[in-house]
Amino acid sequence: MATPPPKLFSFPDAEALAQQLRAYVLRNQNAALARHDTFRLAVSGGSLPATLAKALLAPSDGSPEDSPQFDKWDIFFADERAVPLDHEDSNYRLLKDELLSKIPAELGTPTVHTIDANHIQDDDPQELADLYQDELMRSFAAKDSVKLPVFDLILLGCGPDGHTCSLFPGHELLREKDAWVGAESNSPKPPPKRITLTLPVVTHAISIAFVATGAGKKEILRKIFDLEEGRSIPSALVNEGGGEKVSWFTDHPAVDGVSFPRRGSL
Ligand SMILES: O=C(O)[C@H](O)[C@@H](O)[C@H](O)[C@H](O)COP(=O)(O)O
Repeated sequence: MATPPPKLFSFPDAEALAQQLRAYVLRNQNAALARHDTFRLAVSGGSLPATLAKALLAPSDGSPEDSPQFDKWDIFFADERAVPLDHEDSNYRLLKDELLSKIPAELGTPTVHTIDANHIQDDDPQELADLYQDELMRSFAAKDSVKLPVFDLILLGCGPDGHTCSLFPGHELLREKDAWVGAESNSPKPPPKRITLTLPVVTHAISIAFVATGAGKKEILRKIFDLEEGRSIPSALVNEGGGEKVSWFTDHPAVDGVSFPRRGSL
């Protein structure tokens, strides 16, 4: 039986998108807390941290369903650049500036899992990737040895070439089957040295969401959702592996005139 396809949501503006993204993230939070009293999520860089901040820092309606419980969040990075944590290219710094530093104390403080800053100068980012994998192992497999970590939620962006995390088109990392975290030494987009979650980890998550907005995304979205043309595009591989666990949060300019297999309703 064919796997049901990803869901696509399209909103008229950033406000409407942020409102529904908030509801989606908090639904995932509440389900995760009910399962294991912690919410483990991975986030990307790009415009995502700002959108997430818009969503999560909005006033709550006061109900338990609509309340972020940041004390119970374990935040990881879907990908990270091999730069100091206070560098302007650091995804950690971006998240900190956009979201973490603005969370009111009464909402709690998330635990944030950064890369090991002692290894950012290494010529080969493999050690950095291995250490981040160890960090995941400590967090996900404290007692049992698990084959793959199961994130409660992974929040992704999509580049104009269809890359997601630091998984770029045509790169051999797309074929990685065993490692949880991969190293990229020569990224086509600067900075060149990065680490990234691998495809098996991304598609193993309970929920996976892309946020892609603006007319500049239209052409790549058309290709990603074209089953023939999109086949080898990294974001399309997430769609294929994740199926109905994947949701796309877009705005009207990003999908104007593009047809999709399944439009969702929230
Ligand atoms: O490391 C990177 O190269 C960027 O972080 C990148 O992966 C980004 O997430 C996408 O290009 C989407 O960017 P936007 O969210 O800004 O569209």
